[in-house]
Amino acid sequence: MSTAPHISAHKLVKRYGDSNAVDGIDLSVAPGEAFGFLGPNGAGKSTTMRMIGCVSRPTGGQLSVLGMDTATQGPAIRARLGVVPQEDTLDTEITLFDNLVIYARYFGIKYKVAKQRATELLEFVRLADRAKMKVEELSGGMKRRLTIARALVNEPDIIMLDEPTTGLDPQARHLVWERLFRLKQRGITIILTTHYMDEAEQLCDRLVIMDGGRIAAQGSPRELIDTHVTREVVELRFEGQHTDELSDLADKLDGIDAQVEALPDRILLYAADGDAAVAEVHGRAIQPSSVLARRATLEDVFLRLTGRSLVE
Ligand SMILES: Nc1ncnc2c1ncn2[C@@H]1O[C@H](COP(=O)(O)OP(=O)(O)OP(=O)(O)O)[C@@H](O)[C@H]1O
Repeated sequence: MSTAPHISAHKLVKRYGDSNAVDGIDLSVAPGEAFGFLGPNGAGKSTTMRMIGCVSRPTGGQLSVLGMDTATQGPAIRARLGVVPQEDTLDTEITLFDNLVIYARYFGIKYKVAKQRATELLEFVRLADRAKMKVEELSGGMKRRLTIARALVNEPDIIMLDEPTTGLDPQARHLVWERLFRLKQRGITIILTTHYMDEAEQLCDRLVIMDGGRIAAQGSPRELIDTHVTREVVELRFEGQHTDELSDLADKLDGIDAQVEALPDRILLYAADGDAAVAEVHGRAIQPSSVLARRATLEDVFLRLTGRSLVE
């Protein structure tokens, strides 16, 4: 397999009116990689995806997909992409099977081949037993899986998913993740946007954290955590304390051997040695009502980088 990047962006910009939705980003996605865009609403994730999908033209910079320039080779690129949009765009009044066959026909795939692929793909997304049902009878999770099947009808080199599990219940999310793991094993390049840090941690080999159109950090989930926070985080809660009292308390912890972050409902300590940090807290005559040590997540990375929570 070629090692040339499947996606390469250099100083990529998308401007709307007076502001840059995407503000000069650089990134590179290798073949077979699962690559994520993590960030809060309005960070520029979907805008970046639309440019990669050749449905929105960059205002500035370079963007190549599968070695082709998105500015001049959009149709050839789109033929080799599978797209799972944020909103389901399935035809709800026809069967699951017909949805796939009709979509395959848009790509000029012969009817016989289209039917065979539809059968295989319904099997792959675990919907074979519902092939003859109308889409309107499906749950949200099943529709998502069908949309993933639809994105695969043209046997794409890259599958792009915009918030693949937003709005799904935990069980439905796990079923989607499990199918995406299987795709990953098959070697397809996956790019996805999400504002769920657990989704990014589960699925992505590498990711960028976006904020305000820029890349705040990039790396594997583990690298991001190791670089920007400590592996362990201690959460201190104080019953009955208000936000401003918590920030006063956080000020009193100045100088302890930990990075201290005051949130509206708790104080976080990022420390190499959590127990020692808690001892220092007690040493300053501060008594939290609860102390919880937990593993650091990408949410913590985002918080450290931006001072804000991913989920507003
Ligand atoms: N067609 C458009 N016209 C004008 N502004 C736009 C357009 N599309 C996006 N924007 C703006 O660009 C910024 C980035 O939006 P984008 O949808 O890329 O963010 P996102 O990270 O995908 O967020 P979300 O999680 O809400 O999808 C936002 O401020 C948004 O309002």
